[in-house]
Amino acid sequence: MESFDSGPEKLRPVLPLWHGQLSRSLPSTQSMDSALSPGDSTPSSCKANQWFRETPDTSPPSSGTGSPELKPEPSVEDGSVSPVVESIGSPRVSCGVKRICFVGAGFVGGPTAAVIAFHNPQMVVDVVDLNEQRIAAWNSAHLPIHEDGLLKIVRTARDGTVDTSVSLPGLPQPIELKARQPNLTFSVNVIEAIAEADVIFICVNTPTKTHGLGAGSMADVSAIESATRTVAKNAREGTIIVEKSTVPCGTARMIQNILRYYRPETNFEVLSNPEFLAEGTAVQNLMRPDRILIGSAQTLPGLRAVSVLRDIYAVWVPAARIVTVNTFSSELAKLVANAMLAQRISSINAVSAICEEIGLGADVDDVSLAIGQDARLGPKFIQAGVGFGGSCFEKDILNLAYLASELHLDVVAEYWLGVLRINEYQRQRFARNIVRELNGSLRGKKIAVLGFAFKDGTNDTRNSIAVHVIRDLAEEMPREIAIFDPGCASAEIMEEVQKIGLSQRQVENIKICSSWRSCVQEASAVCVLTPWKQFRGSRVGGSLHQHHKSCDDSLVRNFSDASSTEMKILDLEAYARRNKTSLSEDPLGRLKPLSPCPEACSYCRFNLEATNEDEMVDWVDVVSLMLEPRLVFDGRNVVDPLELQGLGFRVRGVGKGSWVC
Ligand SMILES: NC(=O)c1ccc[n+]([C@@H]2O[C@H](COP(=O)([O-])OP(=O)(O)OC[C@H]3O[C@@H](n4cnc5c(N)ncnc54)[C@H](O)[C@@H]3O)[C@@H](O)[C@H]2O)c1
Ligand SMILES: O=c1ccn([C@@H]2O[C@H](COP(=O)(O)OP(=O)(O)O[C@H]3O[C@H](CO)[C@@H](O)[C@H](O)[C@H]3O)[C@@H](O)[C@H]2O)c(=O)[nH]1
Repeated sequence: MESFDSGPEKLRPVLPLWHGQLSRSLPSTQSMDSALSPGDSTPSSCKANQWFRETPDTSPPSSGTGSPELKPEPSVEDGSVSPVVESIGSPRVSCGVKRICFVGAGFVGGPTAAVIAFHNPQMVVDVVDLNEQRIAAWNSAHLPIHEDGLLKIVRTARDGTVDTSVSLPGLPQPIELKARQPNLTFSVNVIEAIAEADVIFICVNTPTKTHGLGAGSMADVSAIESATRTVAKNAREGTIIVEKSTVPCGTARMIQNILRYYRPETNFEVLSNPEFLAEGTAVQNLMRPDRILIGSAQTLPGLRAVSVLRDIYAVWVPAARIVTVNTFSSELAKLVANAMLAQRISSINAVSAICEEIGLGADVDDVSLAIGQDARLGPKFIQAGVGFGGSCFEKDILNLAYLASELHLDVVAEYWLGVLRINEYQRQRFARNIVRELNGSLRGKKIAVLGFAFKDGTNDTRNSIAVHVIRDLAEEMPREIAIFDPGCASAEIMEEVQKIGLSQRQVENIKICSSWRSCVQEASAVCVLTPWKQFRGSRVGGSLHQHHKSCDDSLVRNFSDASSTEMKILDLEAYARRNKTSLSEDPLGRLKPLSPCPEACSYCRFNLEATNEDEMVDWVDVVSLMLEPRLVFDGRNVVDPLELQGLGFRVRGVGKGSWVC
């Protein structure tokens, strides 16, 4: 494994120090680039990488004005269109790129690399990380990230597939699918992978700084710096560097500066290509993104690099969804997207407080329903709850507010910080309500917490709201806080609990349960903190497969062996499922069997011990397990309060006014 030295001091940090130059009037990227590389209109990279010579300069300067208009399309969810329809037709073959490297095998790097490799079988995608354990998991049957559909995508690209002859009802003849060679690797060979790559995606973590200048608000870009130095020392001339991580505005320029310091004679184009996937729906978001945003220098080499990256995505993403802008706009747009999504949640949560206090029966879910019908507002991200968690929203709002305050825009910074203040207020209010309703004291009482992940569908526990609520409850010294989450391993939960800063005694009173039954047993109150469908008490929700329900069967019948792409094969799989030949994840039998785990595999052991993760909470059983008066604090408004009331619970949802009891 490689170790990274610390780079030239004078190069860092680019942020926030550059703000002095940029504040008030940001120069155009055009002028910045010419200032950085005078007369560099034909970079040396053109000589090194084939596609630079061969790609015609057809890229529009910025899709802000020049690209096809993004028209609202019928959605797959409403069943009016099949994603496959878009993919039929001659697939675009990516220009010349043979090898891609992803630096950082985390929540973004791993799934994004897997989906790119899945759709581009002619390219090799190497994913590298410093974390050996994480890499070992990516190479095993137990991926480090739990996302619906991810294992199948990874297995297809990482392990390859077998020759398959597919006979399906309604098809005139069998379809022969050729075996696919493996084209996705996971390793700690950072230097080798970087040295061989034509395109490098930097997907390392950018948390909020915890010490020094800007602690608590500024983004820590040291992992980006470190990865860039390794790239600078080892990448081939002309390699395109793609900034995938969420970063402060100006980071692409910092990357460019580091590259120029180490390789003054070499041109590397740096693109911004922020990721918008949400955890829990990562595969769905990557397979059918709302948009792919690419920011570049508005120079000829910059636009040529855009064209290369665009072609990697264009294999499965419709052209109108690939948006190109300048680098700074792209970096800023990522922060603004998250800030505005979070702002919607805080807005509805502020309304939920009014609903609870007004005492007239106003219900925040009714308000959401009513305002969501307004096409200008839309129904998404107005679900009131105990607040937003996760590794992104808070950090990115802090990042945006920090930028504003560095630019002396204090009122703007305050505006965005207000979104975080409401979020904190909401979760504190929730914890306070629990204590109040239990007569102001939790001593001697057991509190059951259902849900620990920051949202459903993921095992990510970073900055989960549950952590904050549990800390507030632990302050009251309850007899026990029992936690159950159907998606998280106990070790993952405990690791996060250890970070809250509780005393040894408080930690001892926290128990991680492997079933909801043991969690609620003898509890005085149950709090629902993650909206897992299992907590609703009835079978609802869908899976990735359902998105292919409405595909056009005639397209399948005209399937040609020769032109099969993964998108078309997905269609064929959907057809097979619909015709009930097989309901499995691999209905055509293309996947190779997984290698067996070693006997001591801790994941296999955990799965044996754990409850069936899809098991629904049976609220009828909960009645007999809990202590009276059976309080349920629903922080995600997932249970049906009237149904539970009928069973003998007292239910308090968010923004629901008084008790349902
Ligand atoms: N998690 C999300 O849903 C999400 C979505 C969109 C964007 N983002 C952004 O993407 C970036 C990555 O997020 P994440 O959630 O994947 O983080 P993560 O912590 O899960 O993964 C980052 C990985 O990078 C590795 N790493 C750090 N420095 C390295 C180096 N020098 N060389 C090789 N590997 C290195 C770490 O070991 C880690 O495995 C962040 O900027 C984040 O804000 C995250
Ligand atoms: O109406 C809503 C929607 C979400 N949430 C909560 O908000 C948090 C974040 O949810 P979500 O945005 O779905 O998940 P993330 O994985 O954090 O995704 C966000 O952050 C990513 C990282 O930058 C971006 O890529 C995504 O586009 C952006 O949605 C979770 O705690 C949710 O429970 C609500 O309380 N109410």
